[in-house]
Amino acid sequence: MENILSFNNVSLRKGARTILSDISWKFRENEQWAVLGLNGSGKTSLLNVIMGYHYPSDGEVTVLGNNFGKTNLQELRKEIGFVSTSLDRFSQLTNNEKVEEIIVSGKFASFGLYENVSPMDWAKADSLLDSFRLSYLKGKLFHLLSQGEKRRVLIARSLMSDPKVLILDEPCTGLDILSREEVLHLTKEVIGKDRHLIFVTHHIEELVKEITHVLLLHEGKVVAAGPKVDVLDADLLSKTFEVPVKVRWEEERPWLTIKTPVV
Ligand SMILES: Nc1ncnc2c1ncn2[C@@H]1O[C@H](COP(=O)(O)OP(=O)(O)OP(=O)(O)O)[C@@H](O)[C@H]1O
Repeated sequence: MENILSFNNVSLRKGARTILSDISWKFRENEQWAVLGLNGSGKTSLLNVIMGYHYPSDGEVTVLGNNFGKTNLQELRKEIGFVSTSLDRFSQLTNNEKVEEIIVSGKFASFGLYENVSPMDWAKADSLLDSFRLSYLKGKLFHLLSQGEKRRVLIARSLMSDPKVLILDEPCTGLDILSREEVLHLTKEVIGKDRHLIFVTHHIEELVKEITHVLLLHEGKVVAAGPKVDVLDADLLSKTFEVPVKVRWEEERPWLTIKTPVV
């Protein structure tokens, strides 16, 4: 397979509003991508197009070699893991479920359904907890975990179905510095040969070194898309974030500073 994803001149309109405009993007095998942009720049809408929740008004999208409109979306979605901060709300919906039950439910892409869980599924959940050093949470009620622990459990959960594409939508939002680093550490570990990441964030310092490519979005348009070192350029980021910025690198990790105070 040549492309994990491809967008060819894709636009998305809702009523009179153009939300995504003429997006062209090629995500090839062995690349790992981050998507950066301000609030309202179109990141979530882009993800919704990938997941097939929004159908493009113009252009063509292919996901894992499947052309939208000619494919079974339910089947395709099983190949895509999706972890969003909006999943945090499931911590209120979950009915006293234990961490391992939350993990195993990832196989069914729904919470609270355990009728068809096989011994192999439980073993897999155990091994996911083990390999991500989350075994200490086994037996604990999910809704009582810290935000950082919940995020790590939800990332582990998304791997139950062995997705080829894993979307992490702002996984560090609302976390303290230590929890954020723990989630980023886990992110590094889940990136693999057969797993391709789309990491959505507002913060370039969350781009771990395993992320190879970056797409910058501004007002629904691509500012730049390509190798990380080329795209994390002061001018391109200043345009994306609407404020003059500087980029500095520390141990292959980028950091952003605002050039002139805005307030
Ligand atoms: N169904 C819709 N109808 C009209 N406008 C919409 C719709 N969905 C999104 N928008 C608008 O499109 C723009 C992009 O929204 P989107 O949620 O994709 O941005 P985002 O980059 O994910 O923002 P954030 O970082 O705040 O999550 C916003 O201005 C939003 O109000």
